[in-house]
Amino acid sequence: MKRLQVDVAVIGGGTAGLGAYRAAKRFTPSVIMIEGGPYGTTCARVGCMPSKLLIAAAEAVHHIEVAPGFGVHPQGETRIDGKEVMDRVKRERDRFVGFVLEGVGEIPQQDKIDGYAHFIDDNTLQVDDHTQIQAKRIVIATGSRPSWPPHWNDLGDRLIINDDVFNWNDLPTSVAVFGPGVIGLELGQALHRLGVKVTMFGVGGAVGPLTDGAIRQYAADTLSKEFPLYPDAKVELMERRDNGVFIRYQDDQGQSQEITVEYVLAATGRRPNVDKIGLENTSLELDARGVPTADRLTMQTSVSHIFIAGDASNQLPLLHEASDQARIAGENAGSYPEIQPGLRRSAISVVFSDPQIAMVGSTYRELNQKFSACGCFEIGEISFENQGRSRVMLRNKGLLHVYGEQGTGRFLGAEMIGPNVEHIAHLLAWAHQQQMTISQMLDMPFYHPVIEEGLRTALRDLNAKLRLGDDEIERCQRCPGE
Ligand SMILES: Cc1cc2nc3c(=O)[nH]c(=O)nc-3n(C[C@H](O)[C@H](O)[C@H](O)COP(=O)(O)OP(=O)(O)OC[C@H]3O[C@@H](n4cnc5c(N)ncnc54)[C@H](O)[C@@H]3O)c2cc1C
Ligand SMILES: NC(=O)c1ccc[n+]([C@@H]2O[C@H](COP(=O)([O-])OP(=O)(O)OC[C@H]3O[C@@H](n4cnc5c(N)ncnc54)[C@H](O)[C@@H]3O)[C@@H](O)[C@H]2O)c1
Repeated sequence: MKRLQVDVAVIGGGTAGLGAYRAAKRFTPSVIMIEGGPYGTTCARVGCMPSKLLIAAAEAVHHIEVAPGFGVHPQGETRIDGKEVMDRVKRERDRFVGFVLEGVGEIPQQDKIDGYAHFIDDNTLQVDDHTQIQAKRIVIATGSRPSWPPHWNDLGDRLIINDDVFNWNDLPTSVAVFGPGVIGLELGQALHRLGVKVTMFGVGGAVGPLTDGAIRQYAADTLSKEFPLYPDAKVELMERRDNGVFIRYQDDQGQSQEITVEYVLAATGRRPNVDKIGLENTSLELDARGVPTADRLTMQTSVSHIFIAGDASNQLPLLHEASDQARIAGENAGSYPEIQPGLRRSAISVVFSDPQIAMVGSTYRELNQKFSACGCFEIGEISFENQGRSRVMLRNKGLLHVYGEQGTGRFLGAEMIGPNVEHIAHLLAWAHQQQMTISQMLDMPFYHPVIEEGLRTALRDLNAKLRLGDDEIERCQRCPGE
């Protein structure tokens, strides 16, 4: 057994682990990073990047399909070569992974330990059966993994997760996607557009991360026009057969339907990788899901020298959040016992479906819980169906809600589905972080004709409801973009 003594040990070599390692190194040379799986990060290998590559291929098909709406008629049948599609996805994915591996290669060999770490006590980590590490400070950055109901394991190799999709050499003929959350919507719609027969099943009516009923309903209606989507499915039977997976379910009309699919994609959520790292041997305080509680500004847990970052913290499982949390956790582990609160930005999340779905700041659910008794918040709305630039581009589908506080007139948050709303979400997130009022946002420049003019309409609507602006919103005469 090799024995090491270090100032800082970082468990996990993904986005958060690498970030925490680099941040801690600025304070002490005695930092090691322990990685049990392959380097390359979840984001680059099986997450953000390959999913966007698959979506990009799907968009190429979609552009051809909508071209006749402009009077442009591509000749002949569109042929989708699944092998070429997957080849490009994997080639480009490998390029992104390559950049990460280059960075990992620059880390001194003695700072990297291969193997899975678990706690022996608050200061001791055991890596597989080969190394024991005494660490003055520890950062947990172990990421997350997909989770699904255990009985689905009976489906054997017909049950797949996102990692499997990005290893395909060709596209399958049919997939049942369980979970119309972020991963399910992104992968399911992309596969559908690439010619795979997709049927999507959810529970309880959830669609993406949306909590605003009107936006969620709009999303469900719009997406279910494109492919069979049952947000509140009643699946009666799912079993493995010789030729795939047989599923019997009730459709929206309560009629029994039967399908046989090649694969079942489990996109039913992810769980933090904190259940197999010996937390029971520590004095860490855990929340109801077994995740160490941590201060969101310092990423410090209840044990003052242990920090947590990235998906493992279960705070907001997104890439930019993992980087921010890593910097904070790494710096504080490096400088301990000096602890500084770090910058946590306004919440922003984007689902790369089409139309895109995005959320900014406080969610409708959070605001409703906080303000429902006093009715102190208002909703401004715009439908993108008649919005000028969106119609020009034949992308006029969507609904945006912006939330503002009565009295202060402050912008609180937004939920939306609409054309390229990733950009509107960024504008709104910047405004949210600057704690702007709706009036201040309306003082900002808006070009013409752009989709953001729709946002201006929603902000005016909100300002009027907050009794801070004109009741009547002047539309078409002044600016046809709205
Ligand atoms: C399909 C998909 C698409 C996504 N798309 C987006 C997107 O578009 N935008 C966005 O912001 N986010 C996206 N995400 C989320 C984003 O990928 C994650 O939030 C981010 O990768 C989390 O980084 P992390 O460092 O916490 O975890 P990881 O990168 O998973 O790193 C954790 C590392 O810890 C290692 N490890 C685990 N346990 C141990 C142990 N006991 N000992 C040693 N090592 C261990 C693992 O092997 C792993 O390498 C997506 C995720 C998925 C799955
Ligand atoms: N664009 C992005 O930023 C992006 C993309 C992909 C993933 N991610 C991150 O990864 C995380 C995990 O994504 P995810 O899609 O796995 O989780 P999710 O929580 O977003 O969605 C899971 C969905 O599965 C449903 N579900 C649960 N059990 C089910 C069952 N038995 N049958 C049918 N449906 C069921 C849930 O109701 C929910 O709608 C996200 O929260 C997000 O933070 C981000």
